[in-house]
Amino acid sequence: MDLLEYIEKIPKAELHLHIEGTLQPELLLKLAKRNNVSLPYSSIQKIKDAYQFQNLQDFLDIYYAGANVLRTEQDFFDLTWDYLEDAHRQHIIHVEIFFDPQTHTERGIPFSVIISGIHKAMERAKKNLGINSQLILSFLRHLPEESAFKTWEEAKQYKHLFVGIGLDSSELGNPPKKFKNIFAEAKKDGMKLVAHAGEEGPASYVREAIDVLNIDRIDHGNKCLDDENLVTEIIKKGLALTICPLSNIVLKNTPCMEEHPILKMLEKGLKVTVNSDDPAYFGGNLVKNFEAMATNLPLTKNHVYQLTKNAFEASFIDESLKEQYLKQLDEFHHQFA
Ligand code: HPA
Ligand SMILES: [Zn+2]
Repeated sequence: MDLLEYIEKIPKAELHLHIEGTLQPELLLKLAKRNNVSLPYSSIQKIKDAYQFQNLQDFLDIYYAGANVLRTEQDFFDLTWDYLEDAHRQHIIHVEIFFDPQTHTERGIPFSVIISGIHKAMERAKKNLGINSQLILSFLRHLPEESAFKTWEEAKQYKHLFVGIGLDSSELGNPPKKFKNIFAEAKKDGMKLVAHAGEEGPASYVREAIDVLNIDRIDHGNKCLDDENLVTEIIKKGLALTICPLSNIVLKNTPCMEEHPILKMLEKGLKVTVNSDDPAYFGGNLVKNFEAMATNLPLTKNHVYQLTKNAFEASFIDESLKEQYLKQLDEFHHQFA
């Protein structure tokens, strides 16, 4: 089995995936029509042409505009189901999905509509495709902490449907400490904690997410490399990082894939994983991320195995299921390495 086939077929976990970022241009147009929402684009090509970003904010502006076509439970179901079908084609067997409720509740969409549509698709994927999935409720960091508290008050009645909370959106100027109280509150409510940190923001934001928010896993975290002591601490604590290679290139946080530090991070002993972030906007799904690494970096099957193993180990799955998945992964590797 060659490297590309190994990449495609290895049983995978994805830990950093925004469901709103899986909205493919085809579904965007379909939902705009279905809900009578006018779009500034008349064709799939025009949409794709608009996906040129200089930084995170450029992307976020288009991502929130796209999310405006999501109105009904069926829309959220279709969005999630589309992703889960693609995940199945990629041999993803476990995924932890971010959703941004404030992006929708701020437009008047009830929380119940969002969560029901997404959850029904996840249930169907479990039954029909054998995909295990969990939800992480992500707060928008450009909004005040009070808005996160208001959202949490409403979300709590559904807390059996998610495993943790996260923090995303515009990083610069919105440091982790802004959300200290809501993270402490969610922890008391039994949530796992993750936060985007060190994507565009400095290494000090990564440190703050660890020390002030007490996160269980770091989303992105690339900028930790600017602080050797921080790298040592992250390794010592065994905190995993969800790295998103294509996202880093498209948002210009890394100049090109040949210069992506992911393998260097792995060699240093950081527990790094590979993820697609917003696959509809950043040029491809999880398999495409691995393929881009295979084309531009000295990637081996052993690297792919280690990165995948890290993802299962860093996942929030129950220990017994985790062991089962790790065994499945080991069997695959021993057979096809
Ligand atoms: O990559 C991201 N970074 C920050 N916020 C986001 N919201 C969706 N994707 C992202
Ligand atoms: Zn992200």
